[in-house]
Amino acid sequence: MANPVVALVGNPNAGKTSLFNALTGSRQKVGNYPGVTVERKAGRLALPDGRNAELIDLPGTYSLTPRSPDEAVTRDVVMGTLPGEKRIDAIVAVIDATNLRNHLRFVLELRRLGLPMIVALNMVDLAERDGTRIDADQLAVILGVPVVATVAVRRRGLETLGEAIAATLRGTPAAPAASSGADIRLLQREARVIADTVTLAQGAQRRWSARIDAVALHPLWGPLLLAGLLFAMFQGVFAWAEAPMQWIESLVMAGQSATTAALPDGLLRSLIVDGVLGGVGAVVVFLPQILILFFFILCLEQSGYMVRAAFLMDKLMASVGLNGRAFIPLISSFACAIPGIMAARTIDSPKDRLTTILIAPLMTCSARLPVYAVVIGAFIPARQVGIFGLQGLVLFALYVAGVVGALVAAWALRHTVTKGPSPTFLMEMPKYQWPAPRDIGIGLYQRAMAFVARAGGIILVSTIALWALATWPKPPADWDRPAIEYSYAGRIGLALEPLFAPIGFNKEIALALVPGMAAREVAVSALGTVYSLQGTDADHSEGLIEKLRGQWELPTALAFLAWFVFAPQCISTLAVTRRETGGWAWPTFMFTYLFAAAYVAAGVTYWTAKALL
Ligand SMILES: Nc1nc2c(ncn2[C@@H]2O[C@H](COP(=O)(O)OP(=O)(O)OP(=O)(O)O)[C@@H](O)[C@H]2O)c(=O)[nH]1
Ligand SMILES: [Mg+2]
Repeated sequence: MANPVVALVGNPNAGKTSLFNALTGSRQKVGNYPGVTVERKAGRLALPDGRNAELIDLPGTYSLTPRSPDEAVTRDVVMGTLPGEKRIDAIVAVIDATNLRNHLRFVLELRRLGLPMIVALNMVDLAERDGTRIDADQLAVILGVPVVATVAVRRRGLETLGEAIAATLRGTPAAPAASSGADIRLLQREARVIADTVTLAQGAQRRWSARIDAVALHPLWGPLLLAGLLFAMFQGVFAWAEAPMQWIESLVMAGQSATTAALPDGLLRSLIVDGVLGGVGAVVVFLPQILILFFFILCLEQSGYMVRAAFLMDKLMASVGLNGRAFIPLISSFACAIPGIMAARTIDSPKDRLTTILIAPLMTCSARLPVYAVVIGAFIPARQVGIFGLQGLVLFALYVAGVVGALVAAWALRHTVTKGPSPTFLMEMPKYQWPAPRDIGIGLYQRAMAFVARAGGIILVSTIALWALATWPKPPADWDRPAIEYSYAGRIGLALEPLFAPIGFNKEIALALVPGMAAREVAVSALGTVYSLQGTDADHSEGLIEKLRGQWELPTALAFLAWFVFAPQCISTLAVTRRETGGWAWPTFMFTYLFAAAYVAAGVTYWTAKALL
């Protein structure tokens, strides 16, 4: 017999995914804001009686009447209306003990489905900290279903919950509740009465949250604090990463020298030294910076500050026709546009959602960090400007340029292709919390692994392909320029040069942009390979940064940065846009408008810089 299916259902941010991870040993993403989970995820749950069940984690929703695409997933799974999906055998309704009134309303709605149900009264630690006491037994009596107090993040109550699930699965399903078509207001009133009945002591209502919010949401201090936090983030990326980056770089260069010494001059040596180490090494160097960036983003997500930031941004977002809800997918896009575009599923209005998807690639993703960092490292002096480092300032400016570009694009889109009314900001403020070191650790580990997998996968493959293109065919004996110019790659670069020369790009850049289509960092590894092949054997004493310094003019470097603020080169982003919008029309549109914007921005930057310098 197939394993029974149990679904975790509840309001957003109740701790469903935390429970899911604790019960199944998975590492799905958790975050202290509504709308973290946007897809159905399944895992194996070992029950205390030795049987197994399939546990399903679902996007949070306030009711079974979905308002956005992610909530529809939950409705479909719970109601069993999804074709090909197994019907669920039991529901674990996860509720936040500090927010009983609101969360119970959904439990009452779920109860009407007549499915076997267990209530996980989660976050009792926070309720206790506030001084709130809840009578779980009485709640069980009133609801007529088992209620288990849990603390997902400390694994408290999990055994009891497992036993309750096992017992419920053994028992006969309860008869469906009488009526259908619940009146929301009636349920709300009932939930309030129940909540008040089982609450033995009412705690001081999150006094701390209110105090912090007085500053964080203050019309003047709030935006200042946000700007300060973001600013610190970019300073940190440069200031803290320097030492570990140097270790990685010297490791790569030592590898190049050792290989050069150990292998005879030939193809294999060139492949390893120029292709693999020169190319992949050029990207791997940026791992520390990427991890520092993620550390900040994870802390913002876990602490509960992210939604405050969204709230602060709401006015600005509204002025370009977006609502503040879009801010969270956009912030996620700082990590990578792909989860950002998927997070747009939490936006209810289709036009808003589409606009958010279309501008998400303008938020500076972490794949662009290596590109920015290498050029900044080469051309922007590591000087202090007052208390700030100039390099961090320039990086900050590039991120701001991306955000401004996104806002302008949103405004333009909302007045043309995605015209329509935009709804107001409606989002629950999560509780403030110290980020759990474990969650941050897992988050960073997963990012590091993903980055290394990319380096060893798509980046390695495209680097080797480029190395091959740049190595063959071999030039004739009387060829007096660098051999690479005779190769296929050299000819491609030469052919593309006329297209990019007007914006100040040389043929090496034009060439690097081609494999850079696969993923943005590949542009860096491609430059690494191209310049490594152009150099002599003795050159391995200098990294890509020094090489660029000798080869590019400042206006070209600045134009290259401007290009990457907009550059659409990322096949995966286009692919996920196709999936989320259901066709090739929007990804094509996205590619075209981003390419045009990148071209214009690079050109304007180049000619302005040339005129000024
Ligand atoms: N103190 C405490 N924090 C918890 C508990 N359970 C979850 N959290 C925290 O609450 C936040 C939300 O947890 P998630 O598991 O992402 O919530 P979710 O219900 O999956 O949220 P969505 O996917 O957005 O619907 C995270 O920051 C967790 O660390 C708990 O029992 N106690
Ligand atoms: Mg979740």
